[in-house]
Amino acid sequence: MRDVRRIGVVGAGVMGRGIAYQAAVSGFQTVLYDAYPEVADQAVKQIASLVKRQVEKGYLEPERGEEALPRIETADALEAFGDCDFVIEAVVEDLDIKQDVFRKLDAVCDDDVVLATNTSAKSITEIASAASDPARVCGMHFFNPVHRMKLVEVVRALQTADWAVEQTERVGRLLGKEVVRIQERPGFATSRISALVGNEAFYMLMEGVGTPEEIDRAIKLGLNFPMGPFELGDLVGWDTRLKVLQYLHETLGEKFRPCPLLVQYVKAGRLGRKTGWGVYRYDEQGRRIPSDQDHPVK
Ligand SMILES: NC(=O)c1ccc[n+]([C@@H]2O[C@H](COP(=O)([O-])OP(=O)(O)OC[C@H]3O[C@@H](n4cnc5c(N)ncnc54)[C@H](O)[C@@H]3O)[C@@H](O)[C@H]2O)c1
Repeated sequence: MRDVRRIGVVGAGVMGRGIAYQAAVSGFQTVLYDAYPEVADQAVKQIASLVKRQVEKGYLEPERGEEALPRIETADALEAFGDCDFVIEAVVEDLDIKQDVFRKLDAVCDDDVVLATNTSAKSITEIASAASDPARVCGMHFFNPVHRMKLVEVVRALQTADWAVEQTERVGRLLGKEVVRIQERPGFATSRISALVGNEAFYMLMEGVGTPEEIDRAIKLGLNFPMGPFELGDLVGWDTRLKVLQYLHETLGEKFRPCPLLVQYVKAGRLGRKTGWGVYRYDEQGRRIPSDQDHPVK
């Protein structure tokens, strides 16, 4: 199996920057590419402040933090991924865009390089079909925030070869994560449940069951969830959540029909922490700003 030293990350949004951070602090040379170069530059700055915070809080040894940053570089084209040993795609949840990325990666990367996708719910079989060698494409589903969440869901597509699944699991462990192996079905094991919970919470909000704070508190304290569904959705991004729900609605049926209020929030640009306002409002530092004026239920 190919020795992995250099990891390529495609997409420098919420997840791509988290994965790049994790790769760099785990000792890998890391190359980060985004279709918008300014996004990749901004990602590197955010990774630097995350390293600083993690060191200050004592979660990361100072030497490990210092060594991590120089390991990260940005690329201005996918051609720079030619010397990567393992690639993780984390671009927007859009099949055509993902297929285009895999077509290009397949052309520039060596044959024994796994091309992994961090899709939350799309068909890896369908993403892989864009590559001339689909056997090396595997699902590698990280969770947000990547540096804190322990799991990587390794998802096997119809075409994925055994060696690619094993290499993906190996890299997942080298990144400090626990891995579970899942056979591909829409939404895998995790997104299928979390999309349903987030959607149901929105239906509850629309019906006036309670305020978001009350619903979140009920789910956390009563069901022992670490985060409420609205807190989690604000972190994930409601646009990403909606795309997953639309796909699960298409593939798994009626129970995943996106709640109309959730759709409205996305149309209004209330995407969550990334826009400073989702179900809750946030200041520039990402702290929640109390407001009881924002919801259909007061
Ligand atoms: N947000 C989450 O909590 C979460 C969790 C697990 C998995 N995911 C999955 O990870 C992927 C990324 O999600 P995200 O939340 O980081 O989205 P995001 O919108 O924050 O980031 C996506 C990035 O991809 C870039 N991009 C778009 N087209 C590109 C291309 N052709 N080449 C390179 N970059 C391109 C965009 O500029 C953007 O910066 C999605 O498939 C999503 O379903 C998200």
